[in-house]
Amino acid sequence: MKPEVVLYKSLPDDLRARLDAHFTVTAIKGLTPESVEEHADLLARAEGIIGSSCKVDDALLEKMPKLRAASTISVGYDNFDVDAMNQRGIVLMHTPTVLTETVADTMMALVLSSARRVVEVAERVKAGEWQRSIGPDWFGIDVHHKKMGILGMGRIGLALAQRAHHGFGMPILYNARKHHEEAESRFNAQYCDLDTLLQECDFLCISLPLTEQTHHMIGREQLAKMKPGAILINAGRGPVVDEQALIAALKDKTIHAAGLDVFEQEPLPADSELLKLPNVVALPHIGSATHETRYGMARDAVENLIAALAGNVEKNCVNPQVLR
Ligand SMILES: NC(=O)C1=CN([C@@H]2O[C@H](COP(=O)(O)OP(=O)(O)OC[C@H]3O[C@@H](n4cnc5c(N)ncnc54)[C@H](OP(=O)(O)O)[C@@H]3O)[C@@H](O)[C@H]2O)C=CC1
Ligand SMILES: O=CC(=O)O
Repeated sequence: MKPEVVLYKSLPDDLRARLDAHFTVTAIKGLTPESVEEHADLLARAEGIIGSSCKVDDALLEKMPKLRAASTISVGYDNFDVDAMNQRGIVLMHTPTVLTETVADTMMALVLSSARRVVEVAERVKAGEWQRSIGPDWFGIDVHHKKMGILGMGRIGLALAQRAHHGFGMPILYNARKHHEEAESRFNAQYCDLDTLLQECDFLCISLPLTEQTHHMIGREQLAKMKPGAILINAGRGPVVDEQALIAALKDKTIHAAGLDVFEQEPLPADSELLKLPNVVALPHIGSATHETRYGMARDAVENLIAALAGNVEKNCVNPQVLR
């Protein structure tokens, strides 16, 4: 008998077929309280789950006594209660690496579009406002050779540093929990504490995971330390930045602008103050959203689940120690 697996996100046909070849798969519409109640028997039998963007907490795990592996189609795993999974001996697989370059591209797009006001002026052109040669009220600020500050020098931070250093001649400052030799030797990146990063950089680019330590790591106090001309880019997780403090800082020009791919609440409510500010570029969490990369993530997540349920957690496992 093949192990039962619950799929809570749609997959391309070929990847679904690969999953079906190994498991008895049932697709459900997300892990909402309603779907969890509706599929209680199925969840009680499932040995694996695969999907993304749903909370997997202790209360859900309680309903899944046979669960051995969860595979998320994402690199971030803040939706999962990893401690509860560890206690229950459940492995968590994720999809690092495959999306790194695409997310760094998105961050560079946010840097460029917020500094050069690309979205705002393109909208003015569409609205028929370009009727004579433009003046300073349409100008942006330079990106090249400005100081790039990277908060979180992991896979994505490193790929962003490469673009900024080699493509735009930007000096790189960074903060992480530890020094990163590769960033320092390849891109001459300088490690600094958070206060120095805030005070020195022209762009503060956040590529941090959401954890208890990073929640609201950037708030009113930190924003006040930034240069008035600085631009904040967040493609890590929304709650790393205190959104109300950010709105206030953008309104009173404590900082110049923001480029955001992630928000405290997603989808961003249509009445969010952020959407009323001309100095904000807001994207709908598209960091990894290209056809190629989203396919690669889904493919890796399927392979991760097949490997994990066969007891192989050498690659892409958040908590391999549970099987040791
Ligand atoms: N917008 C989007 O669509 C996407 C968003 N993401 C987000 O980006 C995050 C990063 O991804 P990735 O680069 O692959 O992850 P990595 O684990 O490779 O990098 C994370 C970095 O954050 C640093 N960090 C973690 N906690 C702290 C802390 N308390 N203080 C300072 N630095 C800290 C780590 O420091 P150290 O190196 O010292 O351990 C590391 O440098 C994901 O977790 C996800 O939330 C990812 C993909 C797409
Ligand atoms: O936000 C996306 C991810 O992969 O994490």
